[in-house]
Amino acid sequence: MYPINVKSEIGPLKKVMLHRPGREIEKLTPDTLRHLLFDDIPYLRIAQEEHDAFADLLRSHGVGVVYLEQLMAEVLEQSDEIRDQFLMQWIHEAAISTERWQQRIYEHMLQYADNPLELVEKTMEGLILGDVFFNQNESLVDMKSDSSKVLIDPMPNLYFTRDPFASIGNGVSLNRMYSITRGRETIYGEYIFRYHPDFAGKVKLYYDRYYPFNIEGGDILNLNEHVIAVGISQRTRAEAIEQLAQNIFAAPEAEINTVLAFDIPDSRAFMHLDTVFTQIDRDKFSIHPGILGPLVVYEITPGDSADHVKVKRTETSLDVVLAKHLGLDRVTLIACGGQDRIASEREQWNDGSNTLCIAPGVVVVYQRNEVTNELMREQGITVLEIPSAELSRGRGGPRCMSMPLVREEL
Ligand SMILES: NC(=[NH2+])NCCC[C@H](N)C(=O)O
Repeated sequence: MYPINVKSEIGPLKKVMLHRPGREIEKLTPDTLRHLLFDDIPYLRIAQEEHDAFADLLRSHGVGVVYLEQLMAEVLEQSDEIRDQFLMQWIHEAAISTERWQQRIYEHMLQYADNPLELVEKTMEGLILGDVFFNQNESLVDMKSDSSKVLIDPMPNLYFTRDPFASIGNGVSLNRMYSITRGRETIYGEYIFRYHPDFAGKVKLYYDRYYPFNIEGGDILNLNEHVIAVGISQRTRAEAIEQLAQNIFAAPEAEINTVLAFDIPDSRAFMHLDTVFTQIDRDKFSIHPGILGPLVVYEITPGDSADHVKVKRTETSLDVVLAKHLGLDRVTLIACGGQDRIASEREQWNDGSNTLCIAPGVVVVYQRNEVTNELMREQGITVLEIPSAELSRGRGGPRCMSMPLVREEL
């Protein structure tokens, strides 16, 4: 049994990784929102209640839920060397460059060493100067400094576990993120895949966070065991897709022989492919009507040698491409917000088409997108709603908030 097995977007979900939003959310301030990729400050207590409702709903449908923070705590329990290596990497990647401050922060963090879960949560939450300011008279710089100054940024986007890495078949794409603020989230993935006893040595990396070009999990969709779709978007560059395709085609175990690159407009509302389009049944997709019309799709297939791929540009409509690659006569696209342009823009902004499919025709969605949810029900979809007043402020829905690790094969 592989620890990762994801060969579709719709196969019954058996195991998923989440992150329960924590104190990192309370580090958001009006001045840092834009830089940290939020549009507003969620009320943490309610966000946690909503998130717990999400996890409970998944468990009650037979899905095993594991938490990123828990897996990472288990990694740190492996040895003091791993813990120290992780802490130093976390400090370096936060651009703490002087040795004196590296040492101070390291020593500060060691006080949580007996409780690895708390230590992990502290790394997610970040640090302000006052946290580590143990000798106020050490230097003029210390005495002049404002104790609320941020030393290490929080990682408030961690509850969107879909993005820092993406399951593909029995492997993962460990992503190079588009923004500096999300770049450090992938450290957790690196350590979990390298050192966690459930994963170490059992997961092939199809992309690595040290590659130069950005790609994020919200852009990667597993259409079936042979085909994946990847968005060329604000977050994902064409170069990264080509590299990912080469690595997958070169891997003897990978069954994938086609990577479809979908060119979607570069905008915040459409930041990832999964904000405009997700699969909800064998032949049904929820979609933001804003991307309908001719769509440029590049079909990437293996080339003559390992470092070469073939690329074919097609200009067609989305339903035709999907039907062709899924081997169906036709597919149904359900428009987010229906024919009402205002409803569709409003509900897309609140992730109405960002559904998490947990079995063919069964989806988890945000309750607030009433128009879209009703349209899906009319098409025979089982729609399971979760409360979403606070979680939605981070601009991600149930698909973004979950990373499937195991789906039953269809
Ligand atoms: N897969 C997704 N659609 N993720 C949404 C991520 C939202 C997050 N605030 C960001 O800007 O990165």
